[in-house]
Amino acid sequence: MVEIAFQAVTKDFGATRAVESLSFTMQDGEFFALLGPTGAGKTTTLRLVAGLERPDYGRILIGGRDATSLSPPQRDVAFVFQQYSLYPHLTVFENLAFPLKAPGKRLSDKDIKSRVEAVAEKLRIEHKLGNKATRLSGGEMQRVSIGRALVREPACFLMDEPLSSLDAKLREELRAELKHLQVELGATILYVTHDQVEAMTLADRVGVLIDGRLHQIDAPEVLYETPADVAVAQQVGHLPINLFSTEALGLTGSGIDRIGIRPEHVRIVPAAEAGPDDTLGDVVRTERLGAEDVITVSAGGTTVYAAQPPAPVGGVAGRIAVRIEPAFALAFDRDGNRLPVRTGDRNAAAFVSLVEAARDLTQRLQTDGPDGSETQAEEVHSVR
Ligand SMILES: Nc1ncnc2c1ncn2[C@@H]1O[C@H](COP(=O)(O)OP(=O)(O)OP(=O)(O)O)[C@@H](O)[C@H]1O
Repeated sequence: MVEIAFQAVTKDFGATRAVESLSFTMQDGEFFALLGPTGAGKTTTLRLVAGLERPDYGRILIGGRDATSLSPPQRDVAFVFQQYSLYPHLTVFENLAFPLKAPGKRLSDKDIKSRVEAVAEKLRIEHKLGNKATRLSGGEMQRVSIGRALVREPACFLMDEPLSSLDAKLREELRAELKHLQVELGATILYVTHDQVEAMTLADRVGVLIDGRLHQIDAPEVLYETPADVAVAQQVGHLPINLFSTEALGLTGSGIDRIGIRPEHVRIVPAAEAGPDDTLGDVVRTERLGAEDVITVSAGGTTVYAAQPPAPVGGVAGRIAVRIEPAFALAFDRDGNRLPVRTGDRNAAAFVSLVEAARDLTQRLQTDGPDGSETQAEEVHSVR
């Protein structure tokens, strides 16, 4: 396995800039996920590493060697696609053996057999080796696709949303197996996904790619707790973050343009137990997502999302109080960049102003605006 380095890589398709000045290094043995919305440039980045696209500017180094002008076979990387690309007329064994029979591989039949069997065992498809590829379930087909990459023992794996065509349960199962395999093999994997759960659970580090630009590269927990900007805050987290505009609330002077509060940092308490900093509101909807309830609340003319452990009977409903935990609030400036305010950094003036802004926010939510109209907080949610 090897290290892969991007040095100021830019790729245009006509007038479209697919990726812009990408610079990052994947360590040997690292699971690196590129997370981003559709059209962000994720597949283009993979294709650039594979040699299926050439950059307009910049260089790509594979194992310290400039690979920018190497052909795909010279790069020794293996691609796993979203749609399993198996040969339907061949058996599972033949599909797995296929990459080993390429000219230049020169492996004996015995070596091919032992490699195929070892990979099939790792992927738990050894009992399917004699089956035709078409007579497999979706999960098994994707296992064979991954197996075809594994048998080659490449320098690095490139995976383009390999689990997205599977149903939720299978996806979860194969996700855990893939992580286990990667650790066992010490494989270097560049993994592309728009699914933040996949990125956050699989990767050692995640690069958030939006509109062709890398906004942040960090370990999953760092991305979650200290996103570089609003766009990253919106990409990570399994529920959309609450974003409130301070200007709309008339909270000027703090330098904070928006306050971000994750739904799990908003608590719902019975209206009768409302404290002085709490906001009264009405439950619009409760969704049970297995381990938690997501509660949509209308409070003071805006919508607030809260997540909490499921209520024992039925859902939360009616008049309630919203309690925002200011210590977990994120502050963003006019350009959307997160202000360097750390939770727990209690002496910093910026933290104090953040807490005050968040407190003011909750108070404002309780009252009408200065002109008698209801206060409007900016809503930047994509409601599920
Ligand atoms: N061959 C091409 N010709 C023209 N434009 C292209 C080509 N390939 C990609 N693009 C454009 O480049 C941008 C990035 O595309 P890319 O496929 O890399 O995004 P993505 O993040 O992988 O998206 P998705 O998640 O939808 O697959 C898009 O605007 C896309 O339309």
